[in-house]
Amino acid sequence: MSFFGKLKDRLFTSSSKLDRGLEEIVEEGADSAAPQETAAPEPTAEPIPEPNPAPSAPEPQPAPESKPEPERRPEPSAPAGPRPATPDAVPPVSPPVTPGMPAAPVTPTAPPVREERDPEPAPEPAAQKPGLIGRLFGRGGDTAPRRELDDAMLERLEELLIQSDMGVETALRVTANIAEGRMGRKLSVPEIKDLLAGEISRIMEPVARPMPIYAKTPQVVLVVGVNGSGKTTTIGKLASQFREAGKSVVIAAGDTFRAAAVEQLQIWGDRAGVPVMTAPQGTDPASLAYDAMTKAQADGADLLLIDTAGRLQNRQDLMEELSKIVRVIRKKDPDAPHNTLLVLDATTGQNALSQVEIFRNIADVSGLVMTKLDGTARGGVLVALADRFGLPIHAIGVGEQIDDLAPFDPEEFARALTGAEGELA
Ligand SMILES: Nc1nc2c(ncn2[C@@H]2O[C@H](COP(=O)(O)OP(=O)(O)OP(=O)(O)O)[C@@H](O)[C@H]2O)c(=O)[nH]1
Repeated sequence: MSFFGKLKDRLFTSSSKLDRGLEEIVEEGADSAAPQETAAPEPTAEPIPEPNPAPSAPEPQPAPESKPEPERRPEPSAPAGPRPATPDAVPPVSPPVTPGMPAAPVTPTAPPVREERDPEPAPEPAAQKPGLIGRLFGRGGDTAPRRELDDAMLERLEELLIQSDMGVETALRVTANIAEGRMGRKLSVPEIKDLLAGEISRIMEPVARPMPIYAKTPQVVLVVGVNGSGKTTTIGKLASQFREAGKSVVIAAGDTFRAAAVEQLQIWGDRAGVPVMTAPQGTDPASLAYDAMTKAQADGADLLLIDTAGRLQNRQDLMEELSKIVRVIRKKDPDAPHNTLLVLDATTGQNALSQVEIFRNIADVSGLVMTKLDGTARGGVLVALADRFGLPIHAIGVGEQIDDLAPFDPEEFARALTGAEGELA
């Protein structure tokens, strides 16, 4: 299945929640099944309410210490050889850029995730398929129930978006934009989905940036995040994708306090065919990071991925641990780390927002990876994150397998989240 198909399939929990909510909203106020024939009235001059501040998010909860071992995948038959560039094989990275330069923008060519879309269904006969304008303004001739967009409906939409973890401010902004110029118009569920997806895609567009790859090597990528957010899994997936893209990679198992975390990383390293530097339990993570940096330089590695502990229970200790790692690797390369990736677990919903606040204070976060978007109804939190922080979103995880990590594509995400199928407004 193409990644887009997979994403759509796996974000079903989020989109079906929105779907049900939208059906309810439209049905409760639907006046008739007939399409709107008359021209829409002028938009009301009512001011759009100022967004209220978002409620403060609860403290992040540490994940349980135990974690199930990810399913083993068969080893690829020719791990070192070049393999055709399938969408799943393309790492969420951008081409080399000079250190210190801003991250390269998303490549202008359509990302491969789009190229492998499931075949489009045969086009409907013209008479049944209204144009975009027709669908948006209710003159399409279809018989879907419609509801006139008024303040009550907007309020219901806001509630629905807030329930989808989009956050209060973002939900208000999205609905205000949808309302602009459309008050009094009769909208059907598919039309609202297209409008929502358009707004979400617009919010996400500026943050959809692959992780930049620098010409100078080894490029040091520090991976931070609370325990259980998916750091180990993400490092394994990234290592595998970088390797398949022809890069040599070294992993440092920097959470030296938990033997299980080191073991897990070794399993992922084996799977990806990448060496994992470990140290006896209780070793200073900074010392391991230094040794790993030495090895990466000696081996001429392209990338060094450093796992870190995620114990937020003692924030001060964690902050000191992370800054010591940074201090030590800077003795080897003053520009390191070149990227600090914060891994966030989508199932924590609004909690992800407070994790960004915390980690931005204790580490110089340069980009985000959102994991576990599969099977959660809380995918909307990614929209809130983009809207609030504007940090680049490099990749998303939608499963536990090695290839379940993809570059972040705003339009595909918006469609998958809302279940929109038409053209985005
Ligand atoms: N469904 C799903 N599960 C994921 C995803 N990413 C990670 N996981 C699972 O989440 C659990 C925790 O992932 P880890 O990678 O071990 O998390 P961690 O942040 O390294 O955790 P610690 O080692 O405790 O610090 C594991 O069971 C993973 O298989 C994802 O995208 N989707």
